[in-house]
Amino acid sequence: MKIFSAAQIREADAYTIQHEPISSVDLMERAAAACTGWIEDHFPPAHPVYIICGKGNNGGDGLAIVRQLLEKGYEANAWLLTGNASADNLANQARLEQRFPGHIHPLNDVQEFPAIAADGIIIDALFGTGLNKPVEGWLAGVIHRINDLRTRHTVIAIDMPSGLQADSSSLHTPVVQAHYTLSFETYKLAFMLPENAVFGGEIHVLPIGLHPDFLTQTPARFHLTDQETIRTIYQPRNPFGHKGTYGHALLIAGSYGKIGAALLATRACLRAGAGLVSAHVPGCGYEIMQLGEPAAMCVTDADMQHSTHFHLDINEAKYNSIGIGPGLGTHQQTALALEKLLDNYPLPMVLDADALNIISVYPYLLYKIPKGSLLTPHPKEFERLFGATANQFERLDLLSRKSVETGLYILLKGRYSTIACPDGSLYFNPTGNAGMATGGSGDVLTGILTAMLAQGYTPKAAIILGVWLHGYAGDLAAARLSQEAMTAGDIIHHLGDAFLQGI
Ligand SMILES: NC(=O)C1=CN([C@@H]2O[C@H](COP(=O)(O)OP(=O)(O)OC[C@H]3O[C@@H](n4cnc5c(N)ncnc54)[C@H](O)[C@@H]3O)[C@@H](O)[C@H]2O)[C@@H](O)CC1
Ligand SMILES: [K+]
Repeated sequence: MKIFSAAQIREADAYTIQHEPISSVDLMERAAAACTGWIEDHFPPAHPVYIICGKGNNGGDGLAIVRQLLEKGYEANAWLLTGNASADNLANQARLEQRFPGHIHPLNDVQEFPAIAADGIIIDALFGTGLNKPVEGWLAGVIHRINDLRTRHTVIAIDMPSGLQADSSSLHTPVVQAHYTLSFETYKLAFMLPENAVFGGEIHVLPIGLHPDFLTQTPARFHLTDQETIRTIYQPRNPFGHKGTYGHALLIAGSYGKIGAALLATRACLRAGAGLVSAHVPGCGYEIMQLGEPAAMCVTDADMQHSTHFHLDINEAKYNSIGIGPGLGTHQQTALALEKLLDNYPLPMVLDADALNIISVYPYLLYKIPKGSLLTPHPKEFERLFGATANQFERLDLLSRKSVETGLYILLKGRYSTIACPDGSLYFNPTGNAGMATGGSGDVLTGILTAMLAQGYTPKAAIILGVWLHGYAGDLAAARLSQEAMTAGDIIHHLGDAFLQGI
């Protein structure tokens, strides 16, 4: 699913008006009806509704919602900013006044903000995608008033929580903290970034019938991965396939005290469909690996404690993919071996955890990584690799620039893990939950991604599909065990159901 910028959404609006064709006020009526329907489905008419309306089309939606709710028997009123209103806002003022006189109240100052009855619902229709700068002055006071009331009253934002900028950072500016956001047709970029997590609440994207030609033909830089995309990427197994068809994956992982990381990555790699899996571990890991995962092969390093010689007998004819990093340690000999591996192995590989930490100490190694490789830093690793930024929109830009510059796929892990592609596109992943913020879940992801590459998926397909499955398996694990009790091993146990249900 594409994520459009505020400017593209305005174009979609104009395109729909011209090509459906439909008048803009009728399109507003349709958008308002989608919200009214949602409110009806979730809150009975016993709740009085207070709709705070701006002067633009977001306020116009609010006015139309007041009229539609009154038609359905709700007690609804608008508090409207006075001054130069947009044409469709004026049209809806007139329609409301004509059909239900006396339901529009002026809002010129915070003092005029209504007293909210005990079971009252507040609807925020102050600003939507037309916000052009941070909200200041008494209007900021209105936003603070809504936020003060949110502990006692449900707050529903129309299209966007007011004050939130769709395509740039709103850090340290006043923004409504809604319980629900009813957003039109597409997710906004702002909803994807953790710095805005407190504003949107539960986000519901309501279709309002924007023209399908515009939606399909307009290129977008940002995407939210959905099941439809996953189904086009996924390749069912060939009934005539044999284990060679699905590749031989190698995991270089583990060090003394962290052999578990190698075991988790190896198990995940097998469960994600690799034909053959080998693990390279230091000598101390041999028995643990052989006993822990009999389906995998094990190669031991000359060193007992950490890996130092994994570059020696590795080539692309032997291994179709390599995943390196989980629990590896950052010993200098390991770093040297990593450099030699990067010099000798030409195929896309997966680099995570300590492999990334080594690269952040020797940044020139970044440019030795085979093109098309997958890097999977969490925010701290990302910062160590590429530096800090003032906000998460800047971080997104930095992420994308680094991917384009290096030709690598970079996954920034977190809620809505973000995949930056060398062609400049970015994909947000919706699956996964906070239960996955637990030791070892990154190791599992490394195993899954290495398996996807081994099976012949392109790097872009491998990372989009692998990240989706990892999150989906995590969601299934959390549903069964709770976010608190689930562990990284449970993500592996649920990979089978993720293939069966998530694709
Ligand atoms: N684009 C679409 O497809 C559709 C959009 N609709 C609605 O239209 C909205 C966009 O409408 P508009 O473009 O009129 O914009 P908004 O209504 O979001 O905001 C514009 C108004 O806010 C004022 N404003 C902007 N920034 C301000 C600031 N920092 N401080 C004080 N005032 C400020 C402007 O002067 C103007 O009055 C959407 O969010 C949505 O709610 C729907 O009606 C129907 C379809
Ligand atoms: K709003």
